[in-house]
Order: sequence, then structure tokens, then C-alpha cells
Amino acid sequence: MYDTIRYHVIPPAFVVFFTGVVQYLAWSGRGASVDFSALWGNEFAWRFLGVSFAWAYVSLLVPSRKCKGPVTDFGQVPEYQDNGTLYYWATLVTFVLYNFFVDKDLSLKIYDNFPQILGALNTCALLLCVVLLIKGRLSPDVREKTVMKKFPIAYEFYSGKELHPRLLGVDVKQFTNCRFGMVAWQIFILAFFFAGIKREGFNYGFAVNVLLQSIYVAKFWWWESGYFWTLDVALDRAGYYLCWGCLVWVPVLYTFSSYFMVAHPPLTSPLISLLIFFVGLSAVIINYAVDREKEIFRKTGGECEIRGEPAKYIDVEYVDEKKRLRKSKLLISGFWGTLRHLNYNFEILAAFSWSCVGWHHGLAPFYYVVFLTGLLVHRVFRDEEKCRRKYGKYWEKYCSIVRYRMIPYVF
Ligand SMILES: NC(=O)C1=CN([C@@H]2O[C@H](COP(=O)(O)OP(=O)(O)OC[C@H]3O[C@@H](n4cnc5c(N)ncnc54)[C@H](OP(=O)(O)O)[C@@H]3O)[C@@H](O)[C@H]2O)C=CC1
Ligand SMILES: CC(C)CCC[C@@H](C)[C@H]1CC[C@H]2C3=CC=C4C[C@@H](O)CC[C@]4(C)[C@H]3CC[C@]12C
Repeated sequence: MYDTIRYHVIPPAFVVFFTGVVQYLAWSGRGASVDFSALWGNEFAWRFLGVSFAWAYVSLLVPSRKCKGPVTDFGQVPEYQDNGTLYYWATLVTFVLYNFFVDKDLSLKIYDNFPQILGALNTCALLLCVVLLIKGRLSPDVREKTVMKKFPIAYEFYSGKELHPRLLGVDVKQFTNCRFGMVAWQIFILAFFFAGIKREGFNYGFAVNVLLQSIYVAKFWWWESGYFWTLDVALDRAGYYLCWGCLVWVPVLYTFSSYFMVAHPPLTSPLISLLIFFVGLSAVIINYAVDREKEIFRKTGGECEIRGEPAKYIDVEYVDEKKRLRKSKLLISGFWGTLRHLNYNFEILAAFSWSCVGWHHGLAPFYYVVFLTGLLVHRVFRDEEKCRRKYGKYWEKYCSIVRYRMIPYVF
């Protein structure tokens, strides 16, 4: 029963549901009813995507320093282009300059053609998932155990076949997640903000919404090399969930509060907006600090200081897929000694902060927060299942020291 749901029901149901929701969001966000003709895109949308994809692709080809991700159970060490921060700032500055000096209506055009852009993106993303499925089945880069095993086709399409596939000389997940998804998030919210100014004038609430998200996204680039060690990159395979998710779902849902605010400007006063800004900023900073603490701990092999004292940890052992015994450490001081997923709490608080400037308009500005909360609670279980399988009794020991996941005494 569980396997039927997991392999046969959820994948097709999610593909249909999420692909459909995109159409709803694209139109409801501007107060219009769904028009399916946008699914094919239009000339502007295809040109916009052509340039964006080419720009992202070139950023992964130009000579640059490289960084490595964690070694997989089957001994592969993925290699990434380490020029994310430069790419992010170059894209941002180019977009702003182009918008102010070359095409003053660019942001409005992006806003007006957003459903068409999403339609075209959806086509490209689905095509990519088909290519990844065929490549994974016929000619995977690495012939490891899981990739060689046959699962139901809908499941393979949804979850992906390969862990670190490369296409046209670039790492697919770095392209979809980092080079496209995270930059699209930044560029779209900025375009919506400029479009909002053109239509309704400057709005403090809207400014706080976009500024907080921009700080959040900019922070991502400082930490990009840390991202390569997360579940998405180390565990999730390249398929609909991750690649379609980053190519389409991130651009539509993660930016939705800003998209919505163009047609529904926030009514929060400048003072309240400022207060919300400081709450949101603190949340982004703490979220980053928690991630960073673990990153430094891992990079130094545990030989680092946390708040002026040597890091406290427990030594753990695990057996990898090749049956080799490996050693590692789990941090139990600093942030990681308080709750097992403290970073998620501040992730949600940050998103709540930038959404709540639009609270006068009901639930719509909070769609992302609702999704994020579900995603992160589900991720807590996925992550802990992974850790329990990996570390066994050592994970139980860690859980007995750091007892709660996200809410003290409750969860
Ligand atoms: N906006 C969004 O949609 C989302 C944002 N995020 C954000 O991304 C960031 C990364 O999140 P995510 O990858 O989910 O998870 P974490 O950064 O919480 O990483 C979890 C992993 O860290 C290792 N770990 C767990 N506890 C310890 C410890 N005490 N000491 C050392 N290592 C430990 C384990 O991996 P190992 O096998 O190495 O031991 C575990 O699998 C967060 O800021 C999160 O908020 C995450 C998901 C969605
Ligand atoms: C069924 C699908 C619609 C669901 C798609 C989900 C994915 C798009 C997202 C799953 C995990 C997300 C992320 C994880 C960690 C991140 C680090 C953070 O600092 C920035 C955001 C992100 C890259 C984020 C992006 C979307 C997911 C990959």
C-alpha cells in the first residue's frame, strides 16, 4: 500500500497538481482568471528566457575557481563552478542598468508577460526532465546501484535518476537551482517592485518585502558552497521535484508575495514596515549564522571555536555504500546544541516577515510561507530518517542530548 502510494500515486498526482497550480498563481496574482493560451509563451517570453538561459550557462563555462561537494556513497566527488557571488552581482547590476538606461519598460514588460514567461519556462523544464530521465536510463554518468535499478517511470520522472548529472558540460543541479532559480527569484521580485513603482508609486511595505528577500537571496551566494552539502544536492536526484521545482516553482511561488503586491499594494505604514524590516533582517542573519556555524564546524573537522569556546561534539561512525567504516562528528554546542533544526525556524520567520507587510490583503501574500512550513516540517522527517539510517545509535545519542527539533518540549 505504502509503495503504491509512493511510487504510483504521488508522482503523477504532484506533477499534475503543481503544474496546474502554477497557472492559477500566474493569473490570480494579478486578479485575472486563467488563460491557457499563455502556456505556449509569447515572443517576449521566449526571448527573455533565451537570454537568461544563455547567461546562466556561460557563467558555468567561463574559467573560474572550482569547489567540491561531498563525496557520494559510490565515490563520486561532484565539482562546481565557484563564481556564484560574481555571477549574482553581475546579473543584478546588468539588470538594473538595463532597466534604467536601455529599456525603461523592461520591468513592466516582465510583469505584464509573467504568465507567458512561466508557460515557456514550464515547457523547457518539463523537456529537461524528460531528457534527464532518458539520459539516466540509457547513459548515466555513473553506473551506481540506485541509478541502475528500475523504478516506475512516473516515480523516476518525478524524483530523478542521477545524482549529479552533467549536460553540455555543466552540472545540471547547479544550473537549475543556483544559476537559474535563485537568480530568477532576485530578478523577478525586483522587476515587480519597479513595475509597482511605475503603476502605483513608491510603497514602503513593498520596499521592505523586496529588500528582505534580496538580502536573503544575496546571503545565499555567500553560502553557495555550503548549499552543495545539503539534502537537495547530496541526496535528491535531478528530476521534476528539484529541476522543475527550481526552474518553475521557485520563480512563481517564492516570488509570489511581490508579484501579488503589484496589483495589491501593501497598506502597512512606514513605521510598521520598518519594524517588520528589523524582525525579518534578524531572522535572515540568524538563519545564516546557524548554517555557517555547521559549515565551519565541518570544514575544520570540529577543531573550531564556538562563541569563544572549543566546539563540543560527539564522535560518530557510519558505514558507507562500499561498506567502508567512516568517522564524523555531530556538533552539540552553539546553535546546534539548542534545537536540531533551529535554522528552519528562522527561515520561516524571515519569510513570514517579508510576507506580512501585505497582510491586509488576506492569505495570498502568505502562500509561500504556508508551502515553506509544510516543506520544512516534511524535510525535518526526511533529514532525520537519513541521519538515523546513516548514524544509527550515534544519532539516537545525539537526539538524547539535543532533544527537540523545532519547538522546545513540543516537537
Ligand atoms: N527556502 C527554502 O525553500 C528552503 C530553505 N532551506 C534552508 O537551507 C539551509 C540548509 O537546510 P538543509 O539542507 O535542509 O538542512 P541542514 O542545514 O539543517 O542540514 C542537515 C544536515 O546537517 C548534518 N547535521 C545535522 N545535525 C548536525 C550537527 N549537530 N552537527 C553537524 N552536522 C549536522 C546532517 O548531515 P550529515 O550527513 O553531513 O551529517 C544533516 O543531514 C537552511 O538555512 C534552511 O533553512 C532548506 C530547505 C528549503
Ligand atoms: C514538488 C515541487 C513543486 C517542490 C519543489 C521544491 C524545490 C523547488 C525546493 C525544495 C528545497 C528548496 C530549497 C532548499 C534550500 C535552499 C537554500 C536556501 O538558502 C535558498 C533556497 C533553496 C535553494 C531552496 C530552493 C527550492 C527548493 C530546491
